[in-house]
Amino acid sequence: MENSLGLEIIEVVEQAAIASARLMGKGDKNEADRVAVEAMRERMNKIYMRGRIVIGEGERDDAPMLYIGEEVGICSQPNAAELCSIDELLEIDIAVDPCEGTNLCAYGQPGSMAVLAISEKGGLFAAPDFYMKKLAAPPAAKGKVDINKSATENLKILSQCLDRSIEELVVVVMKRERHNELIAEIRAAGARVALISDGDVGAAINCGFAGTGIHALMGIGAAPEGVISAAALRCMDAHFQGQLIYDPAIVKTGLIGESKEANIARLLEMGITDPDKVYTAEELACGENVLFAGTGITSGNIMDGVRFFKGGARTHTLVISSQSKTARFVDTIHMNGKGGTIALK
Ligand SMILES: O=C(COP(=O)(O)O)[C@@H](O)[C@H](O)[C@H](O)[C@H](O)COP(=O)(O)O
Ligand SMILES: [Mn+2]
Ligand SMILES: [Mn+2]
Repeated sequence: MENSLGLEIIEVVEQAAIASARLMGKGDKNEADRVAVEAMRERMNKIYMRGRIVIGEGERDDAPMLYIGEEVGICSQPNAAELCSIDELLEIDIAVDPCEGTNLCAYGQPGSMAVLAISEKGGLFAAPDFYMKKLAAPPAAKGKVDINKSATENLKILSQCLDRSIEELVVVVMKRERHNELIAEIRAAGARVALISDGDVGAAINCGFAGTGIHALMGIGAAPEGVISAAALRCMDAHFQGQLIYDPAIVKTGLIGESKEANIARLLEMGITDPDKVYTAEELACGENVLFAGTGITSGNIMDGVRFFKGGARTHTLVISSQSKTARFVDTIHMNGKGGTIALK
């Protein structure tokens, strides 16, 4: 999968990031999102694969979004019979967030990315558009920290696993009212808190690398982003756990269905009989082969954003593979038209 699709997948996230980056700082998050979706779809539909979106922009409606269940790849084209032999192509499940951190992009803030995860059919958890309580931590703490434990207990465990004092730990938490107690607890335990307004996929991935200055992600974000984060962290043997949150009273933003009971019923309809189950990274991204790819739209901790120059653009992409056990940083110069002088600095 990595050999046949790796480079193509890189181009998918690169094109989405370039499209979105043209709208960086323009204050229009919907447009930044829309152009990323269009660019992602256009590039994805040239790939020789039988792709299916399992995490996208919601169920099919009139919007031209990458919707859940959408078939992508060369075989989804109207003239597919002339272009490919369907039975010979790989069946791939794809989770996408063409512009993760649309607010960050729209307001010129750091950390927005075009991201996706792929696996063979059935290899990614088709998470509902709910919230998810998340715990991400470095490989050294994998299976030792636990989302069922308190933040205070997890910080003690992290401190032992990373051989540093609690005061030397930094935990990323999304700045939301629902996290006020969590933030107070982390601070009281002695650790430092890095608050983010958006973009918890980037925060989770930061936990997978040493040297980012980020040692854990705690709190509640969106479930689809949880699956994409889990895919990346699974490839790195880092820690990720996620638990669906279906009670609007916990989330507090109110963007989660009518009531707790209605949400539980919706989960049941989807075949989720234990709504409180804690999922590991390996359950959320259970495929034999999993590939994560993300291109910086605006610059973040581990990736530069898109830089435009006369006649082209330069992108920075992270590709993590469970198959080859690699995390590759790909620095690409995109030459529009005839090319010309390429300035490296
Ligand atoms: O910040 C985020 C927004 O993602 P996007 O819509 O693709 O720009 C995500 O990283 C978060 O995980 C999540 O979507 C967020 O926590 C849910 O929104 P909120 O209700 O404001 O907490
Ligand atoms: Mn997102
Ligand atoms: Mn998005």
